[in-house]
Amino acid sequence: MITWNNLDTLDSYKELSKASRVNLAEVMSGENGAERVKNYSIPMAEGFSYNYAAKAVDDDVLDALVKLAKEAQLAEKFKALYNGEVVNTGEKRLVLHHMTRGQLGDAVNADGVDKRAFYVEQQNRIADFANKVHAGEITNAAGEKFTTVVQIGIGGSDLGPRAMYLALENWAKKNNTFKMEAKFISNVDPDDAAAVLNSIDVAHSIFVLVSKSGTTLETLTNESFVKDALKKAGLDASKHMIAVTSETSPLAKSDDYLAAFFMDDYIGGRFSSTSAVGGAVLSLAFGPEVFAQFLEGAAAEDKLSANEDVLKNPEMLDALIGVYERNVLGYPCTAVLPYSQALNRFPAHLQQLDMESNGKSVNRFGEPVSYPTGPVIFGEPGTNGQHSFYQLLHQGTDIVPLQFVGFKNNQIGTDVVIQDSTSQQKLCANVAAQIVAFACGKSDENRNKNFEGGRPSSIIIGDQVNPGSLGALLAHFENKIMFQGFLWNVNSFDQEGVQLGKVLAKRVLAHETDGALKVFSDLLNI
Ligand SMILES: O=P(O)(O)OC[C@H]1O[C@](O)(CO)[C@@H](O)[C@@H]1O
Repeated sequence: MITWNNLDTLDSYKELSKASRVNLAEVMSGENGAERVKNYSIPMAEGFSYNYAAKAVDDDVLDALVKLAKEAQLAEKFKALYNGEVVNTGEKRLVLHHMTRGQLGDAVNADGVDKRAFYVEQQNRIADFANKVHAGEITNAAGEKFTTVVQIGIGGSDLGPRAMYLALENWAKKNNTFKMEAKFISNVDPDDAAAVLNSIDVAHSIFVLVSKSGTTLETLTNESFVKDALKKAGLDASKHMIAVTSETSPLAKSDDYLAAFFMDDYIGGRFSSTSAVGGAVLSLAFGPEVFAQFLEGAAAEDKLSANEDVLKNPEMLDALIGVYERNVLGYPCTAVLPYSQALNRFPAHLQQLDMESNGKSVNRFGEPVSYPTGPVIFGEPGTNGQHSFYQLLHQGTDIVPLQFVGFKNNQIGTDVVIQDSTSQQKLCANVAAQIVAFACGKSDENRNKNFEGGRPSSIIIGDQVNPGSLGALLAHFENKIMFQGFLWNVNSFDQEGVQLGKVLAKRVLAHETDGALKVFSDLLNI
């Protein structure tokens, strides 16, 4: 029997709050630190490991976290979710994104269909379509091959697929699976669409309109913007566009598209990278086999997330440590710092994934909670971030927990030895150095040069960013965020907080404004 209780009502949470604080600088120094790095590590899928040696936890804190996981029924709640319970209470929906990449539990029937079969069917339809485009069986009106794919979408219909595309672009080129260049139009700023359109040959481009709801202002505006450009180029837009949407959306049955592929209401936009939303652009860009490998990596990590043993479940432990940092230690932010240029836009995707999911002030029953929930998430790839905001991370007045991601190998393989080390070695040396610098600090009589240390971090270490590892990494963060939502007792799968601004913007455009809204409208010349 599952019970959904607020975090602060749980006995194990009260016990956790009383656990003695760990002196991170002390425990990470010398031989003790070396032992921690060896022991505080959990294997993940695709050759990754999650290392939490530099987090401010010890065996007592970990014991308390294990008890918290049990009392909060994290494993049972995940099981209920993947077995098709209505976990998205706000919208009264199932939450099935795991099913786009595997079947973790029971078959789930909804809307009269087996949902796993539905997602696989969409993947197969996309694969077939992509193969025909690559083979020149689906072409433009002149019978010429499409060379570029342009995704039009915003939020979850943009950030995840864009981050995944960028992560695999160089890998695919190196591994001869690069089929088509992809571009993305998201912002309603006309300069976004115009710049993309100026950079491509529209006659050889296929546009993927992605909108789960089929009603998003920015996306529909950009669709019209693109159609206008196609018309001006003398092209039939319906021969250049496909749609990815839910079967119930206004786009689903339109003749405006060459083909339509479907997700459904049980896949949240920000959790849709492994559905048709990511599937269409990634299969067109890299081929369906690459997309399938990406799904396999995610499915393998999902399996680990289902493990009841917290110390063998990287996502559950990561979530628990995050809640300890947020609610007991009182840290307001978390930075995600991938030491990989391929993961350039991964933090941007995680910003939506995490903050749109857990940025809530009421629990899943709509009652206010009296404790902090989701932290502010931000990040940049290393080493670039080091030369930007790391000053605050090292010496600022707030402690910001850090999530590093590092890889032993790069993607392209070109590297040069300069002053006895390769660039890849320099990259990896920096991430190792940062972890220890943050944790241990360095005392200096000059206070300006003093580093307190005690700044916690974890690192996920992998071999290389490739389709499988990228899938596993994505699933890690999706599942961590889900477990944190369970702990905070919030509904991580709705996003009512984005509605008010949309309603007011519509009023501005309809000139139905007064007060401050009217003055701002005038100032902005609307
Ligand atoms: O895919 P859609 O329905 O166009 O929505 C796009 C995005 O807009 C949001 O609803 C936020 O406004 C996100 O949750 C979603 O990912």
